Parts: sequence; structure tokens; C-alpha cells
Amino acid sequence: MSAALNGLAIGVIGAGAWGTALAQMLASDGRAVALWAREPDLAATINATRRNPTYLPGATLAETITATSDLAAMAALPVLLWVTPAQFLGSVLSGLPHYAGDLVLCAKGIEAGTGRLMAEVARAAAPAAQVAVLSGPTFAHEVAAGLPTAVTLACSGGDAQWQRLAPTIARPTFRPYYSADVIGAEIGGAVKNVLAIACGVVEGLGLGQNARAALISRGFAEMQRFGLAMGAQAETLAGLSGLGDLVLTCSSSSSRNFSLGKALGEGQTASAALAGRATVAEGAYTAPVLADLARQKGIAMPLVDAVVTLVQGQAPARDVVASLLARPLRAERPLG
Ligand SMILES: NC(=O)C1=CN([C@@H]2O[C@H](COP(=O)(O)OP(=O)(O)OC[C@H]3O[C@@H](n4cnc5c(N)ncnc54)[C@H](O)[C@@H]3O)[C@@H](O)[C@H]2O)C=CC1
Ligand SMILES: O=C(CO)COP(=O)(O)O
Repeated sequence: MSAALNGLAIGVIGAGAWGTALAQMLASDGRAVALWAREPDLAATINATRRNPTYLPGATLAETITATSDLAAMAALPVLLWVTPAQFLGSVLSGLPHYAGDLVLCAKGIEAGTGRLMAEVARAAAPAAQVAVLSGPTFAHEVAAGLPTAVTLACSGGDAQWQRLAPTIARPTFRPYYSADVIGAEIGGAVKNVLAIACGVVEGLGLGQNARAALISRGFAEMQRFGLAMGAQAETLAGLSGLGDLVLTCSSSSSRNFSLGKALGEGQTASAALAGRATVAEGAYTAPVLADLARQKGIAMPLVDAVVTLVQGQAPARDVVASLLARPLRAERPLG
């Protein structure tokens, strides 16, 4: 299989919904793309049937996508989009410790146990790699279908890396926007997943559109407080990878995080709602570590704390909402 990858410009690591959709987008103009699947049988199925029935059913994949489960073979590619879920970035990347190409991180989350953002995890596992972050409002099935999509591409290597990556990643309906703010791009994606669970709860409890808009707005205030304290730039948080993705994910049951929250709001227990999911709702894993980081920094994130209470099954959704509404009245200032 590795011979088939020789000379390719780009590969995607992780054949979940998002990795598969990114591979399909990259192959949309006939370019060859390598797609690494952790599951060997899934790689074989993709090559034989041009389908990923496990994670992206419905899409017919381009002939120029070559799937493989040989991780070492991917090391030869100069650009890798890394799309394993956040909690598995370190373990999978440790299989390519000497990778020295462009490593474009696409997972949205914070590592549980360490509190590390994705770029920090990546630099520890593959110190020679040049890290970038691709993040924004991007439902996988829409990208796979070729619908117009815009993302933030935050490059730790600044303009020189952007000049390399933009032509490799951009396609007529997929527009990356340049940023040098890696931390800001990471934080937007990680925090919005947690807030999307809260928005799903609002939907599940039937609390209405006013409540959802209030939650998006007050949730954005929490994202700003946390992001600025972590060194993010305000304009990144207000852009595609922050507010843009927050609005998308908080508005649709296409979001796995939103649908998890909806199930909780409808009365399912957290363990039942999380059990048996083949797909990942990153916010459930990020919420506790995000709440810990915020506490350590003295940052108030009441909505994030409420999501932790819910995903840890400590109280039913109605009680959690009641205690949020009973909080003392205060000034609206997001940063106050
Ligand atoms: N699905 C979407 O629309 C989007 C997802 N993302 C992000 O992309 C990342 C990946 O999500 P999806 O592709 O949607 O995943 P998915 O939920 O479709 O699939 C789960 C993935 O986890 C992998 N996996 C399971 N156990 C593993 C282990 N022990 N070690 C390594 N990998 C393991 C599976 O092989 C599979 O690739 C997440 O951080 C998600 O937030 C970002 C933008 C859009
Ligand atoms: O990140 C996403 C859209 O930008 C996908 O959100 P979910 O993981 O909640 O489905």
C-alpha cells in the first residue's frame, strides 16, 4: 500500500466523518489523497466500495482517495490533516514521532488529564512538525457534498506556512482564511462543543428560541473570557472558528454535541445518552477539563460548569437550568 502513496501531496489521518469529508473535499478536483483509517477493515471497505458506511454513510467517495491503515506510510506525505478525536491525538501521533511536515490539526477539544490544547499535544508528540489548526463551522456531511464552507487556518509558521498550505487545502467551495492565532482557533472549537451540549438541553427541554439565543450570547462571553485569558485574540474568537462555529453547532441537531444535550434535556441519563455512540461528542470530554482550567484561572464559566454537572450525571437538566436562572443579576459585560 505504501508504494501507492508515493508522491502524494496530502494525507488525512482519521477516517471518521470529518476526516472522510475532508478527504472527499480535497479530492473534489481530481487530486490524489491518502486517507488513514484506524480500522483496517474500514480502509478495505473504502477502497473496495468508495463508501464509509460506519462514519459517513451516504457519501460516494472519489476514486482518487486511497485508504490505508498503515500509519508509517503516511509519514512520507508533506502535509497531513490530523483528524483523530482530541483525546486520541497524542496516542496516534506518537506513532509518527519524527514527522517533520505540515501537521494541520482538525480535532476540537482539550486533552483530559493534562489540560493541553491540541497544538501543545502535537508539539510534544512530534516536535519537528510544523503545526497549523483548521477550524470553523463545518458539518462533515455538507463539506462532503461540496456545499460552500469557510474555515480559519491558523498557521504557527506564519505567512510562509500559509503560502504552502492555502493552495494545497483550498478548493472552489472550501475557503480557508489565514490567521496566525493558533490558540484562538483551538479554543473556539473546543469551547463551542461544550456550549452546543447546553443548547441541545434547551431544545430538549422545550425552553424556546429566546433561551437559545441568550445561551449563545452568554456562552460567547464565556468563550471570550477564557480565550483572552489563554492568550487568544478577540478577532479570532469573533471569527469563523469561534462565534461562527458556535452559532452553527448551537442551531442544529446535525451536531453530535447538540443532539447529546437534547437527549439529556429530554430526560435521558448521561450514561445512557453517551453509551453505545460510535461517533464522538467532544464536548462531553472537554467540559470537565475546561471547567478545571477556568477555575484555576479564576474565570467564571457557569454554562460550562452546568454542562459538567449534566454529563457527569450529577443533576437532572431541569434542576441545572433552575439554578442557572437563580444566579444573581449582574452587568452584561462579557469580560467583567
Ligand atoms: N463530524 C464533523 O462534522 C466535524 C468534526 N470535527 C472534529 O473532528 C474530530 C473527529 O471527529 P469525527 O471525524 O466526526 O469522528 P467520528 O465521530 O465520525 O468518528 C470517530 C473517530 O474516532 C476514531 N477512534 C475511535 N477510537 C479511537 C482510538 N482509541 N484511537 C484513535 N481513534 C479512535 C475512529 O476511528 C473514528 O475515526 C473531532 O474532534 C470533531 O470535533 C470537526 C469539524 C466537523
Ligand atoms: O464541529 C462541528 C461543526 O463545525 C461538528 O459538530 P459536532 O461534533 O457537534 O457534530
